[in-house]
Order: sequence, then C-alpha cells, then structure tokens
Amino acid sequence: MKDSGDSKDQQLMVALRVRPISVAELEEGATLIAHKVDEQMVVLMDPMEDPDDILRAHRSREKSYLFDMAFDFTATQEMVYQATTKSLIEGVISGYNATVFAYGPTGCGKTYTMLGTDHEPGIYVRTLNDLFCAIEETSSDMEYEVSMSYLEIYNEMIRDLLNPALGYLELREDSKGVIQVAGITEVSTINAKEIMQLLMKGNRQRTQEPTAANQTSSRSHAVLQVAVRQRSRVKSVLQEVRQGRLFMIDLAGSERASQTQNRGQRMKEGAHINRSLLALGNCINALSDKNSNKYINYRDSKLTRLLKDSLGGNSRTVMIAHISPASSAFEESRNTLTYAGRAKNIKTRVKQNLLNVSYHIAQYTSIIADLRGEIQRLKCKIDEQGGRDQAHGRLERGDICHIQAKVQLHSEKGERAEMGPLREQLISAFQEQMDVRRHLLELENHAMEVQIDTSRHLLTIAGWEHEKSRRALKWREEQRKESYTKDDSEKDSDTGDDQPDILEPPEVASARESIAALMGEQKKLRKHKLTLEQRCRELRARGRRLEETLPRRIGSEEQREVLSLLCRVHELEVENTEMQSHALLRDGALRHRREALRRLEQHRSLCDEIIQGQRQIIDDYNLAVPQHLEELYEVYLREQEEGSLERATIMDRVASRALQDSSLPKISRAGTLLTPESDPESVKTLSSEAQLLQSSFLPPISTERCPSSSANLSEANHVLKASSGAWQVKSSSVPTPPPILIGSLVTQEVSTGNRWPDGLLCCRWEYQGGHPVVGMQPFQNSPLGT
Ligand SMILES: Nc1ncnc2c1ncn2[C@@H]1O[C@H](COP(=O)(O)OP(=O)(O)OP(=O)(O)O)[C@@H](O)[C@H]1O
Repeated sequence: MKDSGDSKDQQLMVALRVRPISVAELEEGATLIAHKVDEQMVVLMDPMEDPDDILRAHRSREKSYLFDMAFDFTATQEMVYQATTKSLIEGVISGYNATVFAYGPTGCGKTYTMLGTDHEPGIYVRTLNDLFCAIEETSSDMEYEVSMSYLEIYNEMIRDLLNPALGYLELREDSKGVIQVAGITEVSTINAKEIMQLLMKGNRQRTQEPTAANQTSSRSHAVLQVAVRQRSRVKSVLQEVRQGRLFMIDLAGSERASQTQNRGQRMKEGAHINRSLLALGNCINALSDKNSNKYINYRDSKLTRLLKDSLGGNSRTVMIAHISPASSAFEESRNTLTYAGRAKNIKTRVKQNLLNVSYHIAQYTSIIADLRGEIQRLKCKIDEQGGRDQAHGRLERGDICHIQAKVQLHSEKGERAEMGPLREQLISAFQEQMDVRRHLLELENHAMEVQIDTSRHLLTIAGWEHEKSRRALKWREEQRKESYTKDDSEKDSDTGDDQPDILEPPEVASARESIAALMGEQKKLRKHKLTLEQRCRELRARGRRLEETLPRRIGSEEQREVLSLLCRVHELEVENTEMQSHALLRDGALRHRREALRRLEQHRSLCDEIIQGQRQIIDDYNLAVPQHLEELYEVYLREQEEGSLERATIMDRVASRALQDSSLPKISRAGTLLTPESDPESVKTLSSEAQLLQSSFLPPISTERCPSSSANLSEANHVLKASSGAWQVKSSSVPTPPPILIGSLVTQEVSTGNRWPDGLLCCRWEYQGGHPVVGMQPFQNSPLGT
C-alpha cells in the first residue's frame, strides 16, 4: 500500500515543438503552415483550403491549438529541457515517479529532443547531469542508489539496449502493480559521463532504418529508465526509503505506413508501431474522456503496459509532441495536434512512494514497547549489580588485602583495554538487531500491501461473480415471463435454451492473474520473514550472551558503565522512534486536511463553473431572476473580486506548509534538527506563497478603455499611465483571472505583434511593491462599454 499522503491529481503536461523546416521540404516546394502564436498556442493552416472559396468563406483556414507550452524553431535544447523536464528531477529524488515522452510523426525531431547531438545534447543528458548534481548536493545527508536501464520495443518485442545479447525480454507486474522488465540489465552508477557512454552505445543498437521521411528513422520505441532510491545517512529505526522512477521515452514515428511509402518489413514495423501507438491513443482517449468510467486497456501493447503508471497512475508525466511546419506534413501535423490536445485532459494521480503512516505508527509502537522492555531489563540488571556490589562491599570491607587486590586489578591496563571492544561489540550487536528489525518492518509493510492488493483483486472478482449471478437471475426471470406468455404448443417446442455465456471483463481476468502472482509473492515474503525473525532472535541472544560474559571479563563498575551506556542507546532509539512516529501522525493529519481542502476547492470550482454557466444563460436569454437570487449573485461576485476565498486558501497553504515543515523534523547527519527557517527549500516556498498572499490582498485600481485605433502594449501602457485613475472601476467589469495569468496573456499578444482590435477592454492592476499587470477582456460585457 503506497501512501496517498501527498497524492494529488495532476494533469498530463503537454508541450508542442515545431521543428525548423528542412532543406528537403523546401526543395519539395513546401510552405510554412504551422506557427507558434505565443508561449502556448500554435496555429495550423490548411494548405488545401482556398481563401477565395466563397462557399467556405465562413470557415477559417486556421485552427489554433493550445498547449501547456509551445516551442518553434527558435527554441534551444536547453529551453525545451528547462521548461519541460528540469522540474521533474527534484520530485524523482524525493520519491515521485516521472515520465517524459516524445511523440510525433517520423522525422519531426523526437530523437533530436530526447538524445540530441554531441553539440546540442537533448533531454537525456541534461536530465542525468542535473539529477546527479542534485544527488551530489544532498549526498552528505542522504544515501542514494541509482540504477538505469535502456530498452527498445521493436515489433512488440523488448530488447535490452545495454545488452542486446539477452534476447527478447518479458514484462512482469510485481505485487504492487509496478511493471518490470524481467532480467533487464540495470546499471548502477551515479556518474553521468559513464551513463552517457552507455546510452550512446545503446542507441547505436537501436533499430534504425531510412524511411522516405527520415534518413535515420528510429523504428522502435526507446525507453530509458532511471530509478533512484534515497535514504537518510542517519540510521534510525524508521529510516524512510524513497524510491522514484524516471522514464524518458523516444517513441517511434506515429506516421501511417502510406505516408512514408513503406513496404515489406517497414510495413510490418509500421503495423507494430501503430499497434503500440494505437493502443496508446486508445488509452489517451479513454483517460481523457472526463465523463467516462471506461476500462483503460493497457494490455493491448507492450508500450501501454510499460506506460501504465505514467498515463493513468502514479507519475508526473510530460508529453512533448513534435510536428514539422511544412505544408506537405499537414495531415500528420493535424493528427498530432489533435492527439496531443486530447492528451491534455489526462490526469495522473501522483503519490510519493512512501510507506503508509498508520501502519508504520502501529509498528513503531511495537518497537518502542520492545525497546522499553529491554531498557527495563537492563536497569534491573544495573540495580542488581549495584546490590551485589554493596553486598560484596560489606563482605569485603574488612578484607583489606582483597580490596587492594581489586584496586590492583582495576588499575591494570588490560581490563580497560578489554572494555572498549566489548562495548563496541554490544552496541554493534544492538545496531545489527535494529537493522534487522527495520528490514522486518519494511517486509511487513510490503506484506500488508500485498494483502491489500490481493483483497482488492478478490473484491473485483467477487463483484463480478455477484454481477454474474444478478444477470443470471434476471435472465431466468425473463425466461419465466416469456414462458407465461407463450401458448402450450410453443412451450412444447421450447428447446430449453441455456443462459448465453457472459464474457468476463478484462479487468476480472487481470485480477485473477494478479492474484496468482500475489499468492506467490506472499509465500516468498512469509519465508523471508521467518528467516529475518530467526536472525533477530539470534542477534538478541548474542547480545544477551555478551552481557552475560561481562561479569567474568570486567569489573562491576565497568560493567555498570557498559550496561548504562547500552541503556542510553536504547533510550535514544526510543526517543527517536517516538519523535518520528509523532511527526508521522501529525503529517498524516495534515495530509487528510489537505485532501479535504483539495476536494472542497475542486467542488468550489465546479460550483463557480455552474454559476457562471447559468449566469450566461440568464444573460443570453434575458431571463428574469428573483431579487434575492440577484442579491446573492452580487455577494458571490464581490467575494470573487475581493479574492477573500483565494486568500484564505493561500493562507491555509502557507500555514499548513509551515506546520508540515515543523512536523517532520529532518535530521541532519550531525544529528541536529533542521527547522523550516534553516531549510532553504521551505523558506523559498514559504516566501513565494507569502508574496502571492500579499499581492492577492490588493484590489485592482483602475481600468481604461483601449484607444479605438490599433495599439500595441507599450502604447497602451503609456495611455494608461497618462490617464491613470480616469476610469474608476465598477467591480463587475474587472476580469477575474489571477494576475499571473493576465500577465502572461499580455505577453502573448506582444510576442505575436498583434494589434488590439477595437472593442477590447484593457485593464491595469498595480500591486504594492510589484509590477503593474495589464490584461484584456472583450468589451461587450463591461459596463464601461456603454
Ligand atoms: N529542433 C530542431 N532543430 C534542428 N534540427 C532538428 C530539430 N528537430 C529535428 N531536427 C533534425 O531533423 C531530423 C529528423 O529528426 P529526428 O531524427 O529527431 O526525428 P524523429 O522524430 O526522431 O524521427 P523518427 O521517428 O523517424 O526516428 C534530424 O536530422 C534532426 O537533426
């Protein structure tokens, strides 16, 4: 069971890159039909539509497509990397999964974006470089294990690009539903240079052939996977292990076979590539259909099985779609744009790969109880020792010779020298015992996940069995009704049809398969657990034996010292465990609150959408609205404009982040706690949110109608400055999107050099200590327009 503590819905981020037009395309006489309009929008013109065609005059030759970001030929590799992928790295290190995939027709620049060239390296190299830098920066406090694998899916078969001699490999789903490639070579290194060499070597193994569209066309989907395991260097009972996976995928071209004039082998490849891409398309369609509860069939192709987590599961995912700007590529570009546009609706549920809080806490409690028992026992032993010494003392008091002998004995160097290693042995036996316990703890968590998964699958099957019997009952009922209505002769001729077979849904079949695998896993875990328990018992016995030897080997004073020391080690371990378990509890409560808040926010935006939609209908049809509703709507608008809810949410976020930072103490290597103030990341987030909070308190101060002649932004700004305050805003006329959005909208207008058409309302906001922000809104809804 992976905890959904930081789990949140995350929209698939879709970027579009339009590559430069190629010489070959220019030679063919192709023209430019794809343009980047602004940071997010791309326009595609249909080269076939005749602008003079009067019948089609109402139809636009252009279609615009909006993405999270858009790049054209001016974008450098660094710009694309920075905007799409760089932000994923921090997440991967902290235990989140992430995926970046390049999609698009052949020859449109997927490999260029992902792998790049020696001089212009792509996303692979830049990501790995930054990943290792980030690891390096925190390596004094954290231990990392990084492993990497590189594979290709060619003709629905998986090949290890780091060791092609292994032949074809199979995909397996482990007990947690994570897809693994059985037997793949995993390279463990944190040296970016080494990895790059491997990558280059691997890439040379990739199936490449010239097609009509690309001289070095990659005929396979290449998948680079980097897994990062992070754990604190400070050994403690609960040592949290975070595991993040990063997939970087260079898909094969999405062209149709006819497009590339492929024949024979190429044609067969095309079919396979398209099978994967078709399956990917189907998944994207099903996932992006907001109203559908459709079963998402990842099993249709190797690619979709491998991408299961990235598309619908636990991953932050970025899709970089590629198109050519040439008129000859119109059809492919349009398909790609539509496809990528649809992908924007996909939401993935991102979770940090940490173990569940409540279960953890229960286990800590049991460890704490055990440790306390142990401390009690040690203390009794110390007391016992003290008592024995006193008794000894009484007996020995008169025996001067004996005391002298003892002093002599104590002062002998040998005894002190013997105590050191003994003390070490005792503490290391204890540490080893704690290590094994920690392993046991992880194992039990895992076993519980397996059990929960099994129950989940069993429930799916039980649900299906129930549904089957319900259908059977209904069928029998219908049969009975039918037989009442038939006359006797018909009844005689009845053949007594059996109920038609009901086809088992794929998710039930997959649940049955998974249960079989999970049972095997459970058996393995039980065996492993027995071994660990046995080891734990042995270590405990060893510790006891060491304690027993104390009296024989060293004097009682030293013995007490060692026992007290051991006691102290146990006590510290208890304190540590308690502290972490409290922190986890608080963190758990915070997460629940955040989840509730997230749902409320979602609900609120749904309500806003409904209210605004209904208002539109009221306005459009001039419907009469009861007075009290009108008043309520005014209140609603006022709240929206004042942004009080917005502020409350931000404030809560700031407060809960501060609480969260103080609830999970980060223990540095030196053992000191890092407070939020000393944690630069928290400070950065807190201050940016505080800034946002500050800016959201200040209402817009003036709006101005644009000059009716065309004007660009700086002219408008000038006019605004000159006439600042000339128009006092009526609250309902002010556009409500957050200032940042407004700002970026303006930037878009400027970047395209568009002129403002008459009838746009231009608004300018000024914030304390901030920059003025200018925005536009259609004029007709504004009271200022009249
Ligand atoms: N943004 C870009 N800037 C400069 N050259 C580019 C760019 N994008 C692609 N190219 C060039 O276009 C050609 C085709 O690109 P690339 O091989 O990356 O396409 P692809 O989509 O991976 O094709 P395939 O699916 O056939 O493998 C290459 O010569 C590449 O260098």
